[in-house]
Formats: sequence, C-alpha cells, structure tokens
Amino acid sequence: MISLLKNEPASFIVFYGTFIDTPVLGELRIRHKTSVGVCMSESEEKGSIRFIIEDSEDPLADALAYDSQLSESDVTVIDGLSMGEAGDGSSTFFFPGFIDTHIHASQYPNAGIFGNSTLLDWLETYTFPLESSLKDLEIANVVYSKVVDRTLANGTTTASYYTTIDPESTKLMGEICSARNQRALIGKVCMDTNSPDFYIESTEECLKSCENVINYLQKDLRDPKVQPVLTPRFAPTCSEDLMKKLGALSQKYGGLHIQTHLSENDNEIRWVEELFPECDTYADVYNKFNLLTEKTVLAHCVHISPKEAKLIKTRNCGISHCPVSNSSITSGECRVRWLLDQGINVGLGTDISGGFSCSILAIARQAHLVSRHLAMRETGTEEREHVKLSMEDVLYLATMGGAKALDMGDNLGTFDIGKQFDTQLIDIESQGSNVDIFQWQKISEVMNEKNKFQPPKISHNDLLAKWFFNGDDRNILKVWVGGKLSHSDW
Ligand SMILES: Nc1nc2[nH]cnc2c(=O)[nH]1
Ligand SMILES: [Zn+2]
Repeated sequence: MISLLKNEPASFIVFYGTFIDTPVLGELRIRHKTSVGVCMSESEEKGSIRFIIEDSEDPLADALAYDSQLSESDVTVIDGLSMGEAGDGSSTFFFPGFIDTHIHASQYPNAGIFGNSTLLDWLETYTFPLESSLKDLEIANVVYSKVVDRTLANGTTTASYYTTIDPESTKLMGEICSARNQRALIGKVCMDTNSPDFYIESTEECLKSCENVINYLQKDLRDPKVQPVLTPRFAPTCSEDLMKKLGALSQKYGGLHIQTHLSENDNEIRWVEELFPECDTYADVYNKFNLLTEKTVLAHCVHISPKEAKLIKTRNCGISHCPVSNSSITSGECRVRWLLDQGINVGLGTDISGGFSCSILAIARQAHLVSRHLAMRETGTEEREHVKLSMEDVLYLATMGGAKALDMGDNLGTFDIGKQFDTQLIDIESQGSNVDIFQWQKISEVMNEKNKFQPPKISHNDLLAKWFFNGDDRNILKVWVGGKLSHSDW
C-alpha cells in the first residue's frame, strides 16, 4: 500500500481502511477496504469528505480518478489497515469523533471530587470556588489546555464547553481549542442572581462580557471550528431581565447556539417553581425568554413532564444526556428511550465535574447501564426490552445523536459526502490495550478443525462489543478534526 510522507501539506488526503458509523439509531454501518477522500486545500470544501469508495484496492487511484487536476504528489494516503498492532488490518477501524454535548472545562480539576453531595450543595461546596479561581489566566491556561488534550486523547472531536463568568479566560479557551484543533462551542457562563458574592456579575456586565467573547471569537479568532454559545447557567442564577436580553442577543447575532441546564434535580425544580410561579413548568421559563430554539441544547432533562418534552420537541431543541453525572450526584435516571420515541434529538455529555469521566465512550457505557436500570422497573417484557439502549443506540448518541442535538447534523456525526472528516482511528489490539482478543477470536483466524475443544468464534459485532465495553484511550491511535491531525499516540 502506498503511503506518501511529505513535508508540504497535501491538498488531498485519502483515508483507507474499515469505516464504522451509525447513520441510523440502533444500526451500525460497516464498510471494508474503503477509500474516503478529504479535500485539504483552502476552500469552502476544506476538511470535508469528497468521495467514498467501498471495496477499493487502490486509494491513490481513487483520488486521481475523482479529480483529474490532482497529481500523485498532491495526494497523501493514510492507510489505517497497516497501522494496527495485528498488522493485517483486522483490528483497526475509523470511527466518527465523539461529540461531548455538555462539559464544564473549568471544573476539570474537580473530576472525581464530589463526595456525597447533590446538585445545590455540590455547586456551593465544590464548584463555585473552583470556577471563580480561573479568573487567573495562568490557572485557566493550565486547566483548559489539559481538558482539551485529555478529551482529544479520548476521541472527542467536538465539545460544547462551559467556561466561567470571566470573559478573558473564556477567550483564552477559544484560542486553546483553535490551536489544538478541536471543534468547540465556547460558552461564557452567565449568572447575575442567587450566586455567591465572590462569583457573580451584574446583568450589564454579563451582557457586555458575552458580546466581548462573541466578537472576539467571530471577528478576531475567526476559526470556523470555534463558535460562541450563549450560556445562561440555569434559571435560578439568571434574572428575568438577563434571560430576556440573552434571548434577544441570540437573535441579534442571527441565531446563536444556546446551552443551559433543565430539570436535573428535585430541589432545583422546586426552587424554580418558587422563583417563577407564573411559569407553567421549568422548560416554560426558558421558553418565555426565547431561549428554546433549534440551536439550544438542554442538559439532563431527568425529571421533565410530558408537556415539557412536547415543548422541547416543538422547539426542536437538543437534549444532552449525562448519565455519569446523574448517577454521581444522584440526580436521577433520564428516560432516554422515552425522549427518542418522541423524536427528540439526544446526545451524550460528560458534564465534567458533576460527572468524573472525560471519555464519551465511558459515558456511552453508562447510558447503556442506566437504561437497564430503568428497564428493570418495567413489569411488561416487551416494554422492558424497549427501554434498554443497545450498544448501537448509545454509539449513535455519542456521534450522530450529539451532532443533531447541537444542530450540526448536516456537517458532523457520520462518514458521508459533504460532512467534515472528524474521526478517530481505533486499534482494538493496540499496545497496552485493555481489550484482550484471544487467538481464536481473531476474525482472520482459521480454526484447527481437529481440536474438539474449540472455543466459539466471534462476529465483527462481538469484536466491536469487546472494544465498546473494555476499550479506552489506549485504543485510540490518532484523532483528526477536519482532516487535520489533532492527536497521535506517537
Ligand atoms: N451538573 C451541573 N448542573 C448545574 N446546574 C447549574 N450549574 C450546574 C453545573 O455546573 N453542573
Ligand atoms: Zn452541567
């Protein structure tokens, strides 16, 4: 297989190997010996998939046939089959980059530190003191750089980040994502009421800071991968005036992304009822201030009513399911199948540091388990089976579901022509891998028929399940965002 290594950046890259993705909920698409051509020249098409050819023998020829203007020296071939430890291409595959639809970058130093707290005391005890300290740009630089490196190493190619109330360190986070080549929504946290004296801003200050960050990202940084997201923390810490003005700000900039929390914890919900007695439901509070749009992602939604789910569907908002956080700070179990049945777009979120893991693969496993806990409460066999999320379902949520929840489904989430090429190269048998594949489990292995004590052979899906349940960052050889290398294990 040809693999060209040159000093100049190639204007075209062909990625070659096995491609696995989930264009439809619950279904895996597996394409073998496939060439995926990605344009890398400065143009509207930069970083996007231009062709996909299955059962190909010659990826370089595929590129030259696609565009007769290309010469051999314009094309780099990245051969995923030759990169694995197994050496025969049987253990590697390209998988879409994970999408983290809800992560507090500023809380990363607290990952794992939550004791027995629940949401409201957790915010006061652990979270607000840490977030306020990131006003120091040196601390912010260390923390934000580490979060981006760690999430990239775990295969996250797109993340919707919360920072803190501070605009300068928020702008720094935008620079860090851009420099490290991670696709990101960057949200300066907004909170002008019911917050501690050491961590609060006035309504005017907040709006000024928001515009400062939006203008910096859109006009100065000018990296299309890094976009602003309006981030009212949650209804209790935002005045009516602030929420109203944030709704208007989104419109002023042509419909900005919006993220917030909704219906995570019982005490939080009771507090919102007290604060906004005129609103019918918690979701109605955001609706009243025009904060529910197709570009809004709502974290948690653990306890929402059918009426709220209907409103979320009508407004076409996304929901970020954060099962590790919901289990850790004992918020509850989100009824994901119930949401999906209503046609609501659901993605996954780490919710660092309500959640303790940066890995969307780990979050997907937990989503799988939480759905089983919900299933065990069902009395009917059919309903019990229905409520369970399969491996295929949660891998969809981790990729295509997340893309749709962030209103980026046309551009991200699967390997399709026109989409950005955001991917991770997985090797199930990488050096130091936590996944043990026995000799007889290798797909290419021919069994010795004479041995009567033969262990069972396994299918491609079984092999994938071994990765899904036992794999981690050690199985990620490389990560590309928009066709550009963002992380490499060597
Ligand atoms: N999980 C979580 N919920 C919140 N609700 C308001 N703020 C937060 C936060 O930082 N994390
Ligand atoms: Zn959160």
